[in-house]
Amino acid sequence: MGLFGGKNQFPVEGKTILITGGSEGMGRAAALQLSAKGANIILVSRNVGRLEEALVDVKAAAKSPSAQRFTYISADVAEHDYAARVIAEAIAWNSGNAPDIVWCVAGMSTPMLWTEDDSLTASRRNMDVNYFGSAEMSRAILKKWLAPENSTSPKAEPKHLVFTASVLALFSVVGYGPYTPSKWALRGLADTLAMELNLYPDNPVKLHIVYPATIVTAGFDRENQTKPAITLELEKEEPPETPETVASRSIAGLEKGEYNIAVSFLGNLMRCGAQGGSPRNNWVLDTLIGWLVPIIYFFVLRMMNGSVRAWAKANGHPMKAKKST
Ligand SMILES: NC(=O)C1=CN([C@@H]2O[C@H](COP(=O)(O)OP(=O)(O)OC[C@H]3O[C@@H](n4cnc5c(N)ncnc54)[C@H](OP(=O)(O)O)[C@@H]3O)[C@@H](O)[C@H]2O)C=CC1
Ligand SMILES: CCCCCCCCCCCCCCCC(=O)[C@@H](N)CO
Repeated sequence: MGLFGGKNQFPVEGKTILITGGSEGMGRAAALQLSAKGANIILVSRNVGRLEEALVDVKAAAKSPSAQRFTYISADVAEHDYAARVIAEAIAWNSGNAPDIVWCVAGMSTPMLWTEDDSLTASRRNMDVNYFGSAEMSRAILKKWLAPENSTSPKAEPKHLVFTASVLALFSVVGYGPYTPSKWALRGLADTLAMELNLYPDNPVKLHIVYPATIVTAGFDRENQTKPAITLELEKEEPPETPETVASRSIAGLEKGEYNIAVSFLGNLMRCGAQGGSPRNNWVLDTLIGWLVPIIYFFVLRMMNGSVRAWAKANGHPMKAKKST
């Protein structure tokens, strides 16, 4: 059921769901919740030990343990052409059928100031994992779902492809230069595909992008090791959430049939303020809120840029401050 009792537009019972980044954090939480709703689950990530551990928990969460099936595939989403192999293995395991739902969650972040020595290397790596990791997977699965031999009818139950971005793809913050563009790129790809999918009326596929804010995960601990102090300070405006909360709000958005899925109050404001040519969840509400957001931004941007300037004043030139610590 959707939140307001509407028809559930993301039924998962008996469906096979492939989740990249499913061994930890938000991806693992989503896998557990989808298993509890009766889905067969394929976890994809690199570390086999963590995949095995996660799979035990995903199995234990199953709604009908005897009917549901679970497996994992180890793969590095940053590797060129990884996804064709992963999808082939998933199809072989799934009695010759492609997964019904693919959720790209695998991602990483190395925040730092743009003038730091490693920022471009970090940027390329973030692009490879976050953008190309999802881009390659989307192409591999769409080539299967959209193939003429898999045509059904416009009324058939749709397949679902889900990308995981960040609120930073809607509102940019100092210090996330190596990361933010990879998530904006994902949004650009998704909007393009949302229109392109209309070329295949007999192969219905629904596309969604989730925009989480801070999630308390191992990945978050890792990114905090390189995160500039000013970034830490500014992002306190958006309270951290557990991976379980983010996963369940994401699934609620999927069940309501949303395209751009924000999972927090500020995230929803940011979503309405940055819609461009994206498909809308609700034309009337999204438009009305979208008219308000520039007024909020007038104050928020003054405050945030003011904080950044005050930080510079208190701490001195960032390159000099770095050398003296
Ligand atoms: N944490 C946060 O504050 C936020 C996170 N996000 C996004 O949400 C998603 C989940 O984040 P979070 O739960 O924190 O992530 P975590 O770092 O906790 O977990 C990442 C998962 O992705 C896998 N992964 C990472 N790199 C690769 C790779 N190259 N190839 C295959 N799998 C990989 C990891 O397994 P393994 O290492 O074994 O491969 C792990 O399963 C990411 O896309 C992230 O960018 C968005 C907003 C905020
Ligand atoms: C109208 C709206 C007002 C906006 C107020 C702005 C408040 C700033 C919130 C910044 C939050 C940043 C979260 C980063 C999550 C992320 O993606 C990374 N942790 C991953 O590396």
